[in-house]
Amino acid sequence: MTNLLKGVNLYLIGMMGVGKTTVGKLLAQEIGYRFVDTDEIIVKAAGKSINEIFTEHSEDDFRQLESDVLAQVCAYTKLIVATGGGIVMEQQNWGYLHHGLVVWLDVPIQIILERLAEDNTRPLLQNADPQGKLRSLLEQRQHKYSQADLHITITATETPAEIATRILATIPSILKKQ
Ligand SMILES: Nc1ncnc2c1ncn2[C@@H]1O[C@H](COP(=O)(O)OP(=O)(O)O)[C@@H](O)[C@H]1O
Ligand SMILES: O=C(O)C1=C[C@@H](OP(=O)(O)O)[C@@H](O)[C@H](O)C1
Ligand SMILES: [Mg+2]
Repeated sequence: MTNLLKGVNLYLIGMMGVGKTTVGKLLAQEIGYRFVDTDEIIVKAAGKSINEIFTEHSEDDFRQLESDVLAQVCAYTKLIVATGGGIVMEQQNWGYLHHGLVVWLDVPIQIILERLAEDNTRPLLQNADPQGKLRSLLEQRQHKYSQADLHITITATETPAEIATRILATIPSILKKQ
């Protein structure tokens, strides 16, 4: 697979909680790529959590950092890149994402809500109506996510390892198309 991809990066996109970080680590192990997570790089560079960046600065500042990090990451090859769910909204980010193969992990909102019920690290969901917020974000983002090279629809019972295996099995068919 490493050979087949010829060092091309894989970018994982999709809503928060779909498993970009979790599945990304497995994909990297499987094909001998390095794993990077744009959120993790931002947190290290800023010396602040994502919650702190949103509250002490602003979402706009976070989005600027996110675009800067993506631009830097794109200079490297053989990477699995887990992105933050909102990265797709800035059109110029697509210039970077399309340097590699873009994979959309798509999970029903009800499952995301269950997964993130006890999680307080996603500032956009720290409000009285996380379900409504997820619905409106998905509505704004869906047409952007659908620009991905590969759309992976995930069921409630599929494990991260099964999802990683399915992605790797599907990649040869999209490489042929390109
Ligand atoms: N296929 C899966 N099945 C069950 N739980 C999952 C699965 N993928 C991810 N999770 C869990 O969902 C939560 C969010 O996963 P994460 O990888 O952080 O998503 P993202 O990076 O897309 O926001 C974590 O607690 C993770 O363990
Ligand atoms: O969807 C979003 O706008 C966000 C998703 C988060 O990353 P994950 O998608 O990894 O949860 C993180 O970048 C930030 O909280 C904003
Ligand atoms: Mg993540």
